[in-house]
Amino acid sequence: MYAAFVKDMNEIDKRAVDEYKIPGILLMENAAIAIYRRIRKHGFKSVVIVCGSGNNGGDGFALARLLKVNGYDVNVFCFNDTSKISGDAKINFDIIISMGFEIKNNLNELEHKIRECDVVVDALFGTGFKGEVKDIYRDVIDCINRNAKYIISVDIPSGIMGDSGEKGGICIYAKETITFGCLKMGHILGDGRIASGRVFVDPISIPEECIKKQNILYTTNYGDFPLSIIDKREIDTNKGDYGKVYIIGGSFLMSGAVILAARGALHAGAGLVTCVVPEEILDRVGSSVAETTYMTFDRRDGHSFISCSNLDAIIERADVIAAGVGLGASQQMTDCISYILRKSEKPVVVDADGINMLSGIKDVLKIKKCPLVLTPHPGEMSRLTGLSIDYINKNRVRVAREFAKNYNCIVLLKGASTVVSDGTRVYINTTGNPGMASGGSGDALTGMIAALIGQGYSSYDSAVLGAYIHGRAGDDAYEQYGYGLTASDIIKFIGKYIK
Ligand SMILES: NC(=O)C1=CN([C@@H]2O[C@H](COP(=O)(O)OP(=O)(O)OC[C@H]3O[C@@H](n4cnc5c(N)ncnc54)[C@H](O)[C@@H]3O)[C@@H](O)[C@H]2O)[C@H](O)CC1
Ligand SMILES: [K+]
Repeated sequence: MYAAFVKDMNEIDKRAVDEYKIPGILLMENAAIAIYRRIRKHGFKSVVIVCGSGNNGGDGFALARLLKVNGYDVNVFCFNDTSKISGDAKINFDIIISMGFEIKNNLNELEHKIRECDVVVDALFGTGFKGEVKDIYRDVIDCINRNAKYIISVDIPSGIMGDSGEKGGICIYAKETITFGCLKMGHILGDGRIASGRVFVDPISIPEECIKKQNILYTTNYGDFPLSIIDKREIDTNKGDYGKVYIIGGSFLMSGAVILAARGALHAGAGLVTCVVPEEILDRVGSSVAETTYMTFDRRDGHSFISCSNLDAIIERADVIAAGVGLGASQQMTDCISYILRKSEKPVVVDADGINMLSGIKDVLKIKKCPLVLTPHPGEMSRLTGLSIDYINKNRVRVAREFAKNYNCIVLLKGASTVVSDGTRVYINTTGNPGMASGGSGDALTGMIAALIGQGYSSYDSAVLGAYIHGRAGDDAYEQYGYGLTASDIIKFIGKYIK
């Protein structure tokens, strides 16, 4: 499913009117009908509509008319200067005035009516909202959130920024949102992901072709589309057909990471997994994962490293190399990662300390020969880019896409809505839950992505599929273990999606 920036949606809107000759007032009418249908489906009888002065408010005015003529109890509130209402919104505003509607604007009365009604329709701010919610609007949103039994937001919860999902100080927390044309980024990023509740997309008679012409490259997982990427397995196959994954990782104090990555790879369908680890943890790792084979680091003057001959052997044998999980940062390991990126033409996945070490040798990214997936969390992305974590979290799509484009790699930027980009396309994943924010979860994901690449999926598809299945498995683990779920619990549920 597409996810659009506000600019895209406005251009689609304009194309619908200019090229497809669909009058804006008809789009507004269809928007109102879409909300009306949801109210009717719920069996609500009394409705309070809170309208703003833009077209979001216009949708609300049109809805008031539809409800009134169909016998619903409707109260309309507008706290703006109604003389400022214009365009299609004004047409619908004038109609309901002529129908005898009293447009209310008293906060105490709003609280009273909300407490009495079945549902509040939030038509205050739509995609035109910017900045902070101020003055009376703060009180209005707070009043709705505190008193409403059920809230339906028109297009986007008021107070949520359409492009980032960030709230402007305060926002409506809706049970459901009916949006028009296609999902907006604000529905699946930041606060907007929670504030939107269940999101319904209504075409409001905008033709699919009109949307496709926008060439929106941002997709999300509404529905199960990523699973459609998975190929069915042939009967007459063997482990060699499902990829040789080499995982370079682990250190004396962080041996679990490479164990979890190996298990993540195996449960994601890898044919063969080899862990390349420091000798001092070989017993620990070896006794934890029976299905893998091992190579050990070289050691000189008390330092672990991997000799060029061993690195050449790994590059020769592997179908895909994952590096960095639990590795610890050192000059020796930085040299190893640099060597692999300069020499390997096989796909590589770099995570954790591997990313931190890359931050000091970014030039190698410009001369690398291999397809590369980076899986940073915002802290690692900050070290890689020099941008602040706050800026990264507010510009997740832009930061991931620009870095991927500048360094010709795939970036999987972890977080509540993981963003995957190859510099052009963007996928935003909304599976998963806060229980997954625990040690080892990312290590398992690294192993999964490497395993999928090893099975022949492109690096981009493997990152998308890995993020999606990792989140679904995390949601399954939550159902069984609550927020006490661990990375090992997530791993238990991966395999059922690989079929
Ligand atoms: N195809 C479609 O997507 C359709 C969308 N429709 C609806 O139109 C709105 C977008 O309308 P627009 O007038 O551009 O924006 P708003 O209604 O959100 O107007 C906002 C309103 O509020 C003012 N404002 C903005 N920020 C603030 C702030 N921080 N504090 C106070 N006031 C603010 C701004 O000046 C505007 O006046 C879309 O969401 C849909 O609901 C069409 O109706 C159908 C087709
Ligand atoms: K709204």
